[in-house]
Amino acid sequence: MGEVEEMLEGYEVKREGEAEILMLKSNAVFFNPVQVHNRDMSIAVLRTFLAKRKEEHEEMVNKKNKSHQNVSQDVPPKSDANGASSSLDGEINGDHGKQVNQDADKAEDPSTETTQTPSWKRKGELKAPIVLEALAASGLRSLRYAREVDGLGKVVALDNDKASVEACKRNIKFNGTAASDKVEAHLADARVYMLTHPKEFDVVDLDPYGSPSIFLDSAVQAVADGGLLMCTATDMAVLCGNSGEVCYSKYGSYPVKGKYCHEMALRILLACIESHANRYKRYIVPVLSVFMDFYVRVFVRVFTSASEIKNAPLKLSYVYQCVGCDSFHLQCLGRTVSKNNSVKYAPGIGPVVPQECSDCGKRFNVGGPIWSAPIHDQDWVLSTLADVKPMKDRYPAYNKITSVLTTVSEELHDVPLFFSQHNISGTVKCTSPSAVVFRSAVLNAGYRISSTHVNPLGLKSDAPWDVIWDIMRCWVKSHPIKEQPSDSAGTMILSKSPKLEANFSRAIAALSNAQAKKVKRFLPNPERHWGPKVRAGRTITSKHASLLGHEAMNGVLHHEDKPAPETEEGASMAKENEHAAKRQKTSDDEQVTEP
Ligand SMILES: C[S@@+](CC[C@H](N)C(=O)[O-])C[C@H]1O[C@@H](n2cnc3c(N)ncnc32)[C@H](O)[C@@H]1O
Ligand SMILES: [Zn+2]
Repeated sequence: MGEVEEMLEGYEVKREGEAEILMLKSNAVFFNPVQVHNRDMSIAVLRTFLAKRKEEHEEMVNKKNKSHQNVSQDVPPKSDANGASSSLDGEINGDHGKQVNQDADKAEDPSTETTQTPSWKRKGELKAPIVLEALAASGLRSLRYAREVDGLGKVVALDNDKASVEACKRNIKFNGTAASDKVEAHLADARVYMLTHPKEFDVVDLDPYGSPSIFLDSAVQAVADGGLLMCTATDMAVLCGNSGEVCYSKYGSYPVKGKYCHEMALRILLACIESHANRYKRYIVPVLSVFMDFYVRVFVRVFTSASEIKNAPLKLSYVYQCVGCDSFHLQCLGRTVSKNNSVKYAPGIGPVVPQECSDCGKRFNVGGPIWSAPIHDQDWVLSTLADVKPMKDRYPAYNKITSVLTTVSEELHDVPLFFSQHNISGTVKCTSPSAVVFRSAVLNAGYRISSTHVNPLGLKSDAPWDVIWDIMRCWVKSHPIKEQPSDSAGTMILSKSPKLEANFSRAIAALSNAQAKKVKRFLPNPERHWGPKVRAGRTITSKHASLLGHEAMNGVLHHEDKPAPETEEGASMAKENEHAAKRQKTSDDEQVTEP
């Protein structure tokens, strides 16, 4: 038997992108094929990161060269306290450890501005970036990064499970020298490894079972300045408010139940990463944050700056969610006060809402704090989309990632959370205006409105709630409803006369570019029995029915095989989201009962 045949015995070969892995039929090492969306999106963002990093470096070199030319005309080159020249002939990577000590020293002195600048901007030669996949399982993701992303340096794949590391090593070998020259696998607890390698990785990837919360503190320390942290959370039931107290214990934030819960999940995760980063005088800049299939995934850059972290409370808010109607309001944690050219930091002024909802008279639940600054960088989103488009054959999940990036690119980035058009119609118990009619009324009233990638029925708008309800009051005038109980939220809302005369005539911008061009914005589910997978090594029994879904166990999971038409996609996707959240609940229980 040849070496390859020997290697293949007892295994199945799975191919994804340009990587192939050997899978034991016994489910001994974790592998979830529907996570191809997650891996493809990560490859796309990684490519953008490399391009941006190069651009930033070139900009820096040009700037330095110019200032050097100016300086060298009159003054000799300066040396620092250690006698080192401040010229650009330094080196990159490899000394991140030294860098952290310098940063720490500087950071001790509050008067000193630390490194807001990416590590590669501070040195001469641009070295190939180093990636850490902290929770690698079979190594498929690391192998794809190494084989598919041009210009990467080393990829370090970690796992604390012996069988996974053995599988990973086998897979590295199986993928030939293109992989073995770059990827190395280690048996290690990711937390210890990351803590002992501060600022050493240009990219850190966290893709855990369930919650990433226990890895965040060490992960934010392992990323180089200006580097990229990519992080998945699949514990959607927790993040979406099924057990708020568990979410608080894991993420330090209280979720409230609302149609926006999947976006809130993203914002809770971002707030949590920021809070860990702030402990080390670091802060995050989100470049892309997505809810896909059954999980959230965020891509954030990490920088160090003692002065920038003072702005952290300005990027966080509590959420007041009315229990009677759909109204929600954000309360920022902090504010700045400018006086005589100086800026002072102060706590936010609250509450931003009265004791009782001014729309329906009911009380509020308070959630958060959530990240309320933008969750995407539009420039990164558009660059990533533009880069993906000509490479259709290189992304197995091309349709999914382009549809998500398209919807993300059309979101109002400065409007946190959203409401559901069907819900607000449900609250006043009327037939829903069509999306175009409703969007037109908001635009005609002088406000902005957009869709959201997390929910086909979701609408983001900077219109205040009294304007939204006025539009519905006007709509109900021409679309009368049956009498409702006198104490219902809808009755309370409709008992007031509208101050605004809504104009429902079609506004030019009522459809987004993608809608107007009929570009697919939401896709059906990835496969029949999609969703989270049980931990590696477990035999699937009836106990897992609740995790995988009873329908999946019986093989009769109902889902759309064909993409839903634009008008129906909302309803079917919204249902699926709810199913996914329910399935997730047991996924979390599963984590807790792990022996
Ligand atoms: C969901 S799987 C990773 C899947 C992989 N990223 C992919 O794309 O196929 C999570 C992995 O994390 C590993 N893991 C859990 N806790 C860990 C820890 N403290 N340190 C290192 N690995 C850990 C598990 O053994 C498991 O293989
Ligand atoms: Zn209300």
